[in-house]
Amino acid sequence: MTPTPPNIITSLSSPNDSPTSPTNQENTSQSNLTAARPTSPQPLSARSTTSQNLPRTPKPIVTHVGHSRNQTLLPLETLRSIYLGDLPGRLQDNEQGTLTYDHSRKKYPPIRNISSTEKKRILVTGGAGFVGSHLVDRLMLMGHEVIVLDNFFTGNKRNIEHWLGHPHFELVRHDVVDPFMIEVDQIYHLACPASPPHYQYNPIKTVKTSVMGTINMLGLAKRVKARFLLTSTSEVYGDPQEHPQKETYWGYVNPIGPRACYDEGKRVAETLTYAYAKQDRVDVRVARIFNTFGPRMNENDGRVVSNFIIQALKGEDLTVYGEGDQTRSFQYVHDLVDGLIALMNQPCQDPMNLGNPDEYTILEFAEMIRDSVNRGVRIIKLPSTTDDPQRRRPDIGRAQHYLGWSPKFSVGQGIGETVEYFRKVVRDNDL
Ligand SMILES: O=C(O)[C@H]1O[C@H](OP(=O)(O)OP(=O)(O)OC[C@H]2O[C@@H](n3ccc(=O)[nH]c3=O)[C@H](O)[C@@H]2O)[C@H](O)[C@@H](O)[C@@H]1O
Repeated sequence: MTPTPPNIITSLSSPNDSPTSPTNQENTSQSNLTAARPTSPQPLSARSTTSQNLPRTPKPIVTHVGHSRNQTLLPLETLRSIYLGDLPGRLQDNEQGTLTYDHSRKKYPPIRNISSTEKKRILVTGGAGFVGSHLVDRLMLMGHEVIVLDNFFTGNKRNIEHWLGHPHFELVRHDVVDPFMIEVDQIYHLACPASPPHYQYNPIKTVKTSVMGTINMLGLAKRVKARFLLTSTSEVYGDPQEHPQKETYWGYVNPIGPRACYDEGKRVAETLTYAYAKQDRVDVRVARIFNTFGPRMNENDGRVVSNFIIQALKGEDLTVYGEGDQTRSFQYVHDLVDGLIALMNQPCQDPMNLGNPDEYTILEFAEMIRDSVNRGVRIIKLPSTTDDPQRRRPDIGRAQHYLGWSPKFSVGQGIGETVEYFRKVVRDNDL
C-alpha cells in the first residue's frame, strides 16, 4: 500500500452522485499468435500496487512522431503548432461571444504531396473527437483525402476547424446509428463516447452506437470493399483476473453493471467485425486501446488525466475515487495514432492491444500531477465507482511483433505536453 501523505483527505460524497454530463446534450447520434511476451502474468493474490513494483521503461524525449519506413515521420513541432498555435483567420467577437473567420487569412498546415496511386480516401467516424481529430491531422499531413463523420455529442468542430475548406477534407454531421454511403478505401471506426461519465449518461444510446454504428460501417466496408478498423478498448477485459492483459484473455465483465453499455457494446462490435470478416470477407483490423490522454481531451471529459490536470491548474482538490490503489497504464495520444496507422496498413487481422505498459496507481498518479502542476492543492478521496477495474496493463508483445510498434513517449513527457495544452484552454476560456 502506498503511504498516505498528510494532505490527502477523505470525503463522503460519491462521484456517482453527480456524474459529469456531456456539455452538448442533443445526444441523438453519435490466431492465436506466438508473439513475444515481455512479462509473465502475475496471479492477483501475489500482486502489489506499490509504485516500486510497477514497471516503467525509461524513454528519451521524443522530437518526432511516426516512422520513416511508412512515410509517417513528422516533427512533433508540426503537430504542436496545430493544437497549441493560434489559428490564422479566426477572429473572436468578444461582445457576442461568436466566432467569425477571415478566410483570406486562413492558412492550412503543410501536407505531403503524394501520387494519386498512393493517395487514399479515408473515412474517420468520430473524427472530431479527441483521438479521431489527432488521427485526422496525421492522415491529412500524410497527403490523403479524409472524410470525417461526427454527431458532435462528445466531438467538437474546433478540433478539426483548421482543415475546414481544405480540398482534401470533408466534414459530415452524421450519427453512425443511421446508414451512410460513400466511396472510400479505408474506414477508421472510432465513433462512440469513451469516458465513463459520457458513456453512462445514456447507456441505451451507447449500446446502439456500438452495435448499430458498427453494423452500418461494416456494411459500408462490405459494399465498397474498404478496409475496416474498429477501435475497441481494454474495457473488453472488464475487471481483469489476468495481469498484464494479453489479447488471448477473454475478460471478466459484469454484463448488467453500469459499465456494461460500453464494455459489452464493444465486445459485440468485435463479434460483428469478425463475423463480417468470416461471412462476407470484409478486410478487418481491431485495436484494443488502453487509457489514452493528450491535448484535445474535452475539459468536461471526466477521465482521470484531464480531471486531475484541470483541478490542479484551477487550484482545486484532486479527486481520487476509492483508495487510489487501482492501477492504469497511460499512453500519449501520438503513440496511439502511430499504432492505429501501422495496424491499418499491415496484414494481421487479429485484435491488437495498443497501450503503454508503464503502470501507475491512481494515487501515485495524482501525486505526480500535483507535484508537477500545483503543489498547493490537496488530494481527496471519494467513494469508488461501481465495477471500477482494479488493475490494467497491456501486454503489447503482439503489436511489437506485427507492427514493430511500441510507445515512444514517457508518461512524464506526455503529461508535460498535456498540461501546456490545458493551461491554454483554461486561460483562453476563462475556466
Ligand atoms: O482505456 C480504456 O480501455 C478505457 O478506459 C477508460 O476507463 P477508465 O480506465 O475507468 O478511465 P478513467 O475514467 O480515466 O479512470 C481511471 C481511473 O481513475 C479513477 N478516477 C477517475 C477520475 C477521477 O477524477 N478520479 C479518479 O480517481 C477511476 O476511478 C479509475 O480507477 C475509458 O472508459 C475509456 O476511454 C477507455 O476505453
